[in-house]
Amino acid sequence: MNTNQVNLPVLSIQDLSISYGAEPVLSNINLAIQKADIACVLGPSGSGKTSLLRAIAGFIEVANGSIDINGQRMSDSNSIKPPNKRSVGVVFQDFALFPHLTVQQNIEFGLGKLSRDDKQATAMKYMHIMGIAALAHKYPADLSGGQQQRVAIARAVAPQPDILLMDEAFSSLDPTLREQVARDVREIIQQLGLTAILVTHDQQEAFAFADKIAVVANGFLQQFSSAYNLYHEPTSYFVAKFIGEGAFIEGQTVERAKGWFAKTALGEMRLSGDDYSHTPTVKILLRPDDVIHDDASPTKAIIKEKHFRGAFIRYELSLSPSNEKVLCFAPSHHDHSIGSSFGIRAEVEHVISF
Ligand SMILES: Nc1ncnc2c1ncn2[C@@H]1O[C@H](COP(=O)(O)OP(=O)(O)OP(=O)(O)O)[C@@H](O)[C@H]1O
Repeated sequence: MNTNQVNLPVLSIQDLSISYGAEPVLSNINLAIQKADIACVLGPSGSGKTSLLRAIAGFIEVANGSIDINGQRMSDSNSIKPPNKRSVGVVFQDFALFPHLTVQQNIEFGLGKLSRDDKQATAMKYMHIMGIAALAHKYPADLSGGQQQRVAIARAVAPQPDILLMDEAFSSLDPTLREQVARDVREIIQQLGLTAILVTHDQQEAFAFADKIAVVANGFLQQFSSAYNLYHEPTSYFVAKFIGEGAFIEGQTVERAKGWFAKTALGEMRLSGDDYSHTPTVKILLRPDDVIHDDASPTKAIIKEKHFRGAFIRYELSLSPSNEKVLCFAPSHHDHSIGSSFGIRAEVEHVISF
């Protein structure tokens, strides 16, 4: 085996465009998923996440570019291999279990080529892994949403596909359970050494589930990176706004002996780039934890909204005189009323600006 084969991504998407008729949905998508990667496609409603998943699974054609699985061409603008000829397991949003088959029969269904005994043994193995062995002879209608989801995952992974694709697979679950279930399923996927891609619009779910997240919006792949990098090193204004909480304030760029700074309503901040001579103003991202409640600070901000969150209060503040909005998490014993003001200062380790 040569080095190229070792490093070959399980999924390679090149210059991919998807359209419905003349309507483009996604353009110029490039994405490589390595073996045992657990990835997410995250984006707002209508951004094309499901379309991307459907193209990978072979349910829809691609307008341009290509999709390869383990180096084999699956789709390009001239050809498409059908879903059953590509090694993918799909978990649909509504789970799509066969209502007239028991749990065990649902799982055995995809194991076409195996003998009857091997089918049974394989179904049993995955029912045990997913913790649903006791439900083997029940029908889908008699299961809770969480149990149905486990059956759907067992059915998708039992044929040992190269890639497990999950479309909003947690969204029908109770919101309080969702993150925990996402973490549990992640653990099983890791133990099985599977390569998985989850489509979701829910950031917390994406953070709990994936090592790397592909943010899609406005027809393009905006960034493909870890949750940490998307939050701390967003490469576009969209990702900075979309991931986590934050607000933007304006800064006037100015060159000092130590480099470029931005003059803002919260003082001067050191910019990370080398040259702003053609950029008179920048938008600076302030996360709520960049804005510190400090009674001694001469900079006061007016409280517009407050939300009690237990250990802390999330304040929405208005700066004077610019009226710019910033967010601040203050310990909840600092309980101030809407309309009053308190002192704040910015403590930004690494300034993100656009
Ligand atoms: N079969 C179809 N025919 C025509 N247009 C479609 C079809 N399926 C989706 N679209 C359109 O393509 C765009 C992307 O849809 P898609 O379902 O991929 O987005 P999504 O990000 O998964 O959205 P959501 O989070 O709301 O499910 C939308 O504007 C949608 O209306």
